[in-house]
Amino acid sequence: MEEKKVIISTSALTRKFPLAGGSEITVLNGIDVEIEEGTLTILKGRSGSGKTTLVNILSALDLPTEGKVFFDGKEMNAMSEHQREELRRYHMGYIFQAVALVPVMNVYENVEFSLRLAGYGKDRKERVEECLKKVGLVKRMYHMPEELSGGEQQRVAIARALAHKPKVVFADEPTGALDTDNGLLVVKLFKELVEHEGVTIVMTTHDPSLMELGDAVFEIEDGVIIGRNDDSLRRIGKNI
Ligand SMILES: Nc1ncnc2c1ncn2[C@@H]1O[C@H](COP(=O)(O)OP(=O)(O)OP(=O)(O)O)[C@@H](O)[C@H]1O
Repeated sequence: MEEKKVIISTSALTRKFPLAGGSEITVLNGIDVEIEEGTLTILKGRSGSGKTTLVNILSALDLPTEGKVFFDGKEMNAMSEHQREELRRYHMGYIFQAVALVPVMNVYENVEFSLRLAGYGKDRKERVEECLKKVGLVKRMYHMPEELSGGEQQRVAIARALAHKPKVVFADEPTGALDTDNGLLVVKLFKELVEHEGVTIVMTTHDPSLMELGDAVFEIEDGVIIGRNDDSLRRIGKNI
């Protein structure tokens, strides 16, 4: 199997938060992960294990207290706030558990709006249509979000996160508000997007039934990586 490029990595990453009374809580403790380009990478763990905290750091929304996080070989701590903002705006896409579509905009406008924010100048209409096609919602283009099911709304959010051609899309519990079938559809869609669009997707979940779809799975417990299941296991999986 060809070697893939590492797009994001961490080294002995620790995140502590101050607590009232002067003490602190260590939420992530010595995390080393590598995220390869063109993969669906799953961070799995129970509620409170530290998944969101880790995704926030990988996606340049937060910084580690100790240790390092690299995007494309550049250390995020060494970047200015402006550089991190550019990274978020142009190279990253975000999908959250609670779908946050703009309620007064139709499906088309929701996706187009995000392209504008990313400074995507020309051919916006074509790109919006292309992305809605990828998620199977071209026919619902002029519908309002409230007219769509939860699963459909999440698919619009996926189109929106992809539209500006980010290098990495982060999805924090994207299936959390969906039933099992819709949850599975979303993860299968991620898989297709990774295979056909070459995008990298990092998602968190506590649902064990979704694990096998990941190219790489990191299991986190109490802020520590306790298991990983990447290339070597993927090869075995494919041969069965
Ligand atoms: N700003 C903060 N201040 C103090 N503690 C925090 C802060 N952010 C997170 N924590 C604590 O860190 C732990 C991990 O939280 P995190 O949200 O990363 O977990 P999670 O695995 O994403 O959980 P869930 O699946 O429930 O979303 C929790 O115990 C949480 O209370």
